[in-house]
Amino acid sequence: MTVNSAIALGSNLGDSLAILQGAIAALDRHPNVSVTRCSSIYQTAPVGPPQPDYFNACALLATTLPPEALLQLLLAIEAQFGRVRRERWGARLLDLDLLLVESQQCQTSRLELPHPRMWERAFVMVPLAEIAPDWPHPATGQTVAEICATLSTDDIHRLPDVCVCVPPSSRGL
Ligand SMILES: Nc1ncnc2c1ncn2[C@@H]1O[C@H](COP(=O)(O)OP(=O)(O)OP(=O)(O)O)[C@@H](O)[C@H]1O
Ligand SMILES: Nc1nc2c(c(=O)[nH]1)N=C(CO)CN2
Repeated sequence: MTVNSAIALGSNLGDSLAILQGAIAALDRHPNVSVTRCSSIYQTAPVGPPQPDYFNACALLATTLPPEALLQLLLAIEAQFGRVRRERWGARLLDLDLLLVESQQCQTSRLELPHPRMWERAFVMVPLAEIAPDWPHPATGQTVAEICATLSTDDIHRLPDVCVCVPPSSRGL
């Protein structure tokens, strides 16, 4: 069965734009994953310890993978791009978070859905509202756009001329 999921991407070390684009291309190459929509890329002030600005984006996926397998794929792609886990919320080459899988809710030691901190993070909600404004919060029914409108977006700047999308030519279209 194919399900729709939303993911967040972030990078604040290395060639961040190339890393975000490479991560989306790697996901789209997986035989059980299709990238259906990508947001713009945003330059965002860091939340957490002092560190460089981030580049953030969100994408929608259609996949036949169960959520745990999709999370493992995201962690494998992070590792492929050289991510080393150091301090919590510290600088990183690539961070991939699984935000939403349809309206599923789960809380295990390995996976929480929806992602528990997504709703208060403008660096997640602004790109997500661009591509999935009507997606309802699985518990409250409030939409992504409604929740996003309650957040301060002062430190979130859309980059006008770049995106993370997989070019149609690389999909054989
Ligand atoms: N929805 C989820 N998406 C991504 N990771 C999750 C999720 N739920 C639980 N995890 C677990 O969280 C672990 C730590 O994730 P990570 O190191 O990316 O945290 P972080 O990015 O520093 O902080 P945050 O979780 O606040 O974004 C992962 O190994 C994963 O098992
Ligand atoms: N602006 C911004 N700040 C962050 C980010 C991020 O992606 N963007 N990720 C973090 C770790 O999850 C910690 N802080």
